[in-house]
Amino acid sequence: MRISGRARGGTGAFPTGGDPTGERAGTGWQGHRRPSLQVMAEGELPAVLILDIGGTHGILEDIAALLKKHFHLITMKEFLGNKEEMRKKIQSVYVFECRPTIDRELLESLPNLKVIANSGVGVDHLDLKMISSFGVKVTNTPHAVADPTADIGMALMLASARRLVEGCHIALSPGTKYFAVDWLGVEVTRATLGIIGMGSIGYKVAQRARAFNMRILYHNRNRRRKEEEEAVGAHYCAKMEDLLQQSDFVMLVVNLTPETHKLIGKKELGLMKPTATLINISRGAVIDQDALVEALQNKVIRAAALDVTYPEPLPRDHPLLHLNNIIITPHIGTATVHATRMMAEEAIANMLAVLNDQPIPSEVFPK
Ligand SMILES: O=C(O)C(=O)CO
Repeated sequence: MRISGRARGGTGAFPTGGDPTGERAGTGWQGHRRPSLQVMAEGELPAVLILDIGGTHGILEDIAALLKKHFHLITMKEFLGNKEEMRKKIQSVYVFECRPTIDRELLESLPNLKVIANSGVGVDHLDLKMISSFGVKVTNTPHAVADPTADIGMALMLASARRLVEGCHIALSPGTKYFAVDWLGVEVTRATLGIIGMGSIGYKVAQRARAFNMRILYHNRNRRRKEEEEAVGAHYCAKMEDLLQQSDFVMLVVNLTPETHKLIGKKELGLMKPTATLINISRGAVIDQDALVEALQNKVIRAAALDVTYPEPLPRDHPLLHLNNIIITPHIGTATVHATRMMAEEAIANMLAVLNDQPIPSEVFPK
């Protein structure tokens, strides 16, 4: 199994910048640029179509203000209400949250589209080959996401280890009878953390884990440079199995690809210690959820802490929602004011670079 860490593009963790996983591939639009059609009056800002999954968000005003400095914003509602007039103007699509997808029909209706700027690093919701066949580029925001997503990984690990959610319920319900001995947690300090996927986010997790004196193991398609390993005290496991067997906490930080789909199933869960905790900050489909339900029910592993599931959100009757050894958060890896703004800034830089025929800071290529 070949594994690579999430988040392409450089971060402060890797001095060379560029692609820290060294795995960019493909050539995208093969050099055949769409012709730059002059559909705008002089002085008019280029139009960007905003795609988000939930309508108006509190933060959107702030992001809209940033975008408006460079673009004429068109919401999906405006677009659908006046398609004929709008469609030729639109040169960029800004995918506000990293989940709405783009279908062939939308691409066919936007003849002058040049770039789809995803806010977020994961682009598994986009059909890159299909988009590329329209001569449209895709970009992402690897820099903005690395710190907050690593923070969520640590938060989930600590919360699960120390049973924070149960503790919170008890404290919020005065009078609840409880016996501390029934809900003792486990310690993170000096425990062994296995990071699967050592891209920029995985590396940021390792930097944080070092401050907890954790023993750090990692598994990744490409071994990190010696200096990078030494800087965080991480030990490479060429075989994922070795990492699974030794770790007290296993954190998944891989991109979702056909190779990582259901990477963790019954066999892998069976290799983990019965006292171990599985943390997922990558994509839900990296875990075989049926196998996870079984493993949690039968105490094959101690607990799981997930920021991502499949689907999102889980349906009310999903068995994962009815276990007491699990924590689930609603995909909030980048849900901070700062990260949302940074993602917008990164996306704007990407869109402007494409529209101005300049080097693109973070382009994603189809494999
Ligand atoms: O950046 C992404 O792709 C995320 O999912 C953040 O959690």
